[in-house]
Amino acid sequence: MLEPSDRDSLLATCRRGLDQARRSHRPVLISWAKPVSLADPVAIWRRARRGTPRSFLWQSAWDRGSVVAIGSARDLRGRGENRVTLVRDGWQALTRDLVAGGTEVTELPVGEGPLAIGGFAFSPEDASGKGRLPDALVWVPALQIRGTVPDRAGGDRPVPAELRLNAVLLHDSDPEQVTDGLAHLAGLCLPPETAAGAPESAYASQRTYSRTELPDADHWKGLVRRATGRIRDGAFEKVVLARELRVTASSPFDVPTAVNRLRTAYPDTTVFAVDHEEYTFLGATPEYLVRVDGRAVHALGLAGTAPRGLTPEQDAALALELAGSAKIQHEHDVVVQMLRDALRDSCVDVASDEEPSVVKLANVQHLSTAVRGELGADSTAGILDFVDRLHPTPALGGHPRKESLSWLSDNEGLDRSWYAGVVGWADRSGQGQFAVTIRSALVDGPSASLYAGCGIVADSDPEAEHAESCAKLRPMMSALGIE
Ligand SMILES: C=C(O[C@@H]1C=C(C(=O)O)C=C[C@H]1O)C(=O)O
Repeated sequence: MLEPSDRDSLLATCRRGLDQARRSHRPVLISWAKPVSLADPVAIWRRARRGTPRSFLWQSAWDRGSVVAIGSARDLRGRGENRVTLVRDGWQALTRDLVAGGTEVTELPVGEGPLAIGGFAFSPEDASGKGRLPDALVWVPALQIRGTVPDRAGGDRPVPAELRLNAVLLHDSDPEQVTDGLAHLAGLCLPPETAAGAPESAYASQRTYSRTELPDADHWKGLVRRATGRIRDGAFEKVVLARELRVTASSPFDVPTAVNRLRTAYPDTTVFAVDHEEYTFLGATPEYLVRVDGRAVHALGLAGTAPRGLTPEQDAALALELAGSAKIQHEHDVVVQMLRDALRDSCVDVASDEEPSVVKLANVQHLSTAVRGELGADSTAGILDFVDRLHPTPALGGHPRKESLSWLSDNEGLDRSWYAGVVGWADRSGQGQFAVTIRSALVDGPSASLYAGCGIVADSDPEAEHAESCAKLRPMMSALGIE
């Protein structure tokens, strides 16, 4: 609940917003902040998401930052090829005359003030008109709570966080009504629950499932063969071929429980969930597309996969093989080179690790190369400009981009929807984080679409690629309780 003095301060901010909207004849974004303590972002999200068709959860592996967002103050629209720049323009226009109130918290990880959160489907054509998630869904949340992810070793001691309430005031808005609506949302979230998560639902063990592979295994392996043939013909160098596992269960999936399982089993990944009407898109990704922190721009080349070994010796041997394979090195280099080139447009001092490192997750290990740059002195590029330029990288699409994507749209036969897209957030100064949405699923009540893809190069082996895709499906399968 908000204290009476908080309510007065919020109301005063709304009134200032109204005055400004009347003077400027434009919608005005108000954003009011208050320090709070945060025990567990997932526990808050689990409770508050029930009251709204739109919510967002983010727990970053990269800086331990968390975001919980409930409701929408305003949607930022974008469709088609220019969806990212349309969203960026809408966001810039909306924040130009921001009216701020309350007390902001300055010691948060990267980012400040109200956020634009959400994501983009893999391709602008993919999701449009198919009745699932739109090709761009980015919004300014009515309520956001940002903090660091509490340290489990510290016994879930609450950490400092910022509660922020956002609204758009029009010339005829009623500030009392806006204040009441926001205070109600704050009541759904405060005081934060201290429990690390509600108990898991008991029905999971009694659930039955039917599964469909899209396409079936033989057909998919045939597609791998077809892709390697085209690559040998010189049509392109690499393509990332994906497949879908569609599962229908006898009862609805428990999404917050899935999120809790993901963050426990995959602690080095960024866990995200987007609720939009009846859909939830969630996942635990090891890959960021881009992060902007002050003037520093970070991108990640993550491509090249090996299984985990059953013993430490076998695991180390597989890692060595991964790092020493010329085929995988090529698959990886294509990604790193593209990232470096794309950053050079607006950054100086673009650099990357000399040698890729091996990143180990519970299910697979990957080759990883971090790429960094510093925004040039006169660059005005922000995170959404980098999203626009970088997505999709050859880690999710292919190389060269045009030829590989065109082959994919003719051959893959999949609605990737938000799989292999991006999810994240931007602040108004252009800082933020966007993750690549792999190891993810789209859930609609008792139905779930799980996705996995593999980078295919000239000498890829269909059997090995299929096995790799199975390993990549595992995190979401166990999180959703599909065994
Ligand atoms: C496409 C996926 O993963 C991508 C493909 C990889 C590969 O081919 O080695 C590795 C990491 C990711 O960039 C996926 O998990 O679905």
